[in-house]
Amino acid sequence: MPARTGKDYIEGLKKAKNNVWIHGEKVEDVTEHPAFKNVVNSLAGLYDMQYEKPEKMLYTSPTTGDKVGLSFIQPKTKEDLIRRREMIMEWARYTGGMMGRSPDYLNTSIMAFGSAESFFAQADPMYGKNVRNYYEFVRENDISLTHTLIHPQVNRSKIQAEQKDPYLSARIVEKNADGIVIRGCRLLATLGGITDEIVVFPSTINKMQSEDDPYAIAFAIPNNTPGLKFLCRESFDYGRSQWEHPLGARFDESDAIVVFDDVLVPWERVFICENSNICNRAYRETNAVVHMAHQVVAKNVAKTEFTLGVILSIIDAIGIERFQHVKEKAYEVMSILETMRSHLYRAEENAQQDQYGNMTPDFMPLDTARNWYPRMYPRIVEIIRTLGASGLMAIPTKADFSNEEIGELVHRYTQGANIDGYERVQLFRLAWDICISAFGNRQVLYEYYFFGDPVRMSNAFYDHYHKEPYKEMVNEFLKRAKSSAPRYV
Ligand SMILES: Cc1cc2nc3c(=O)[nH]c(=O)nc-3n(C[C@H](O)[C@H](O)[C@H](O)COP(=O)(O)OP(=O)(O)OC[C@H]3O[C@@H](n4cnc5c(N)ncnc54)[C@H](O)[C@@H]3O)c2cc1C
Repeated sequence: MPARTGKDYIEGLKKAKNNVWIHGEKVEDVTEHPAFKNVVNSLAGLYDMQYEKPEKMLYTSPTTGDKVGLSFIQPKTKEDLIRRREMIMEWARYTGGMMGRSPDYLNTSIMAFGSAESFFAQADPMYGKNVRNYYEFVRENDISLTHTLIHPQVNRSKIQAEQKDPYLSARIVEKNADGIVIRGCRLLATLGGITDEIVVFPSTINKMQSEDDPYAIAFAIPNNTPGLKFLCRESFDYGRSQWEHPLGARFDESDAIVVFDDVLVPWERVFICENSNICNRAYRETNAVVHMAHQVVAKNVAKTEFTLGVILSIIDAIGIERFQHVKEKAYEVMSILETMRSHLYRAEENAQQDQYGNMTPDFMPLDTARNWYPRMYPRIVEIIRTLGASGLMAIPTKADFSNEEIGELVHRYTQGANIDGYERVQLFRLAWDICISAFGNRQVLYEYYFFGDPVRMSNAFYDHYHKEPYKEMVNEFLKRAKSSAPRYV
């Protein structure tokens, strides 16, 4: 089946009737529900774009000859990586980088897992075949995915096997002829109820011990599998117009707690079974983390372009360009953008073929960028807040502008240096949705934690860093000193 359109995606969700809960109620149809319909339409817009720009968004499937989404490509050359990045940036620019889990994010990881059949086959050849078949199934049917990596936040000082209730975190309760039965919970499925399937994998960062083997699992199942429930957080789409809530009314992806109420996962969908050793190595040794990081850094370049545009528009709108600290703050964001671009291009330039035959970006610049940006995004948001100042609160609604008595006043007193009141308020409402609203604050939390806890990630970065050359350099330098050690040394 060729790549999907937005209509195909929406029809798929209507038919699937995923078990989704929000605000204490079960959702009958996510495509019509006020908490989800706008983001569903945004995702549909991404799928439609595949046919608006097919030369940029699609490639020919190696197995069926159909045109399929380019984020599924197994890159064989550096040109393939660049084409994939350009496709990723098309989607990211459409959302201003505000949809962190657009389908390309997980598509790149499933591609890497699917290519690494031999890695999963270490435990049993069946798992290798399963993951390979799953990649092809997802690619050929343009399946939208959510994922859950982490255990519920109960007592982080204890491993899962030591928690007061062994069934808090999702684990195997039974293995039978048909598959494995899963009971418990996982966090935190962004796009949970509004995608076709869920991929359950271990965390990229939190390593497991053998006592946690019952929790050491990886599999994928349809989101309407019996016993699977998505418990969504309150919506940050308050049903206002896109003029008033430019981001919240379009891109609130929704995050869900996922409950597995004795869910049967058929054997053909199991990728890792009770094997913490394989879980701990999965992301790094399949290079899934590298391909995901390539998507993430490209998305964050688009996000920084967008937020820089907002900053520059604010500067023009209220005539603050002549102030030194204003230029300095805009420069900060410009340098973040240029640094992120450099990481991205270096990763592509130094790409090499991996053992699975995929052209794989250089991980070091991507790892640097994915560790650094979570610390930079809050700064970008702070700069928007600092430059926007009271303008972020002087944001009348559309109804105020339309009111006979006060409309004229609002229009007059919200005007900017070279922009009328209506346009200025629209711009500042966008800035507000980045730096003040619930949507905007979720983005800050999301960017901080999206790949894992930055503290543990930075420690992993330190541990993997090739440190010896630098210590050796200093050692050599010290040795060059023309003085001999005192006799007592
Ligand atoms: C908006 C948003 C969307 C998300 N979407 C997804 C998604 O789609 N799929 C998904 O799988 N996950 C998702 N996540 C979850 C994300 O992967 C986690 O937030 C991240 O891995 C950190 O884990 P945690 O939130 O459980 O924090 P915790 O591990 O509970 O950490 C809480 C605090 O305790 C400290 N801490 C805890 N344990 C340790 C330790 N062992 N060593 C040092 N410090 C420790 C941390 O530094 C942190 O400050 C999302 C998170 C957010 C905020």
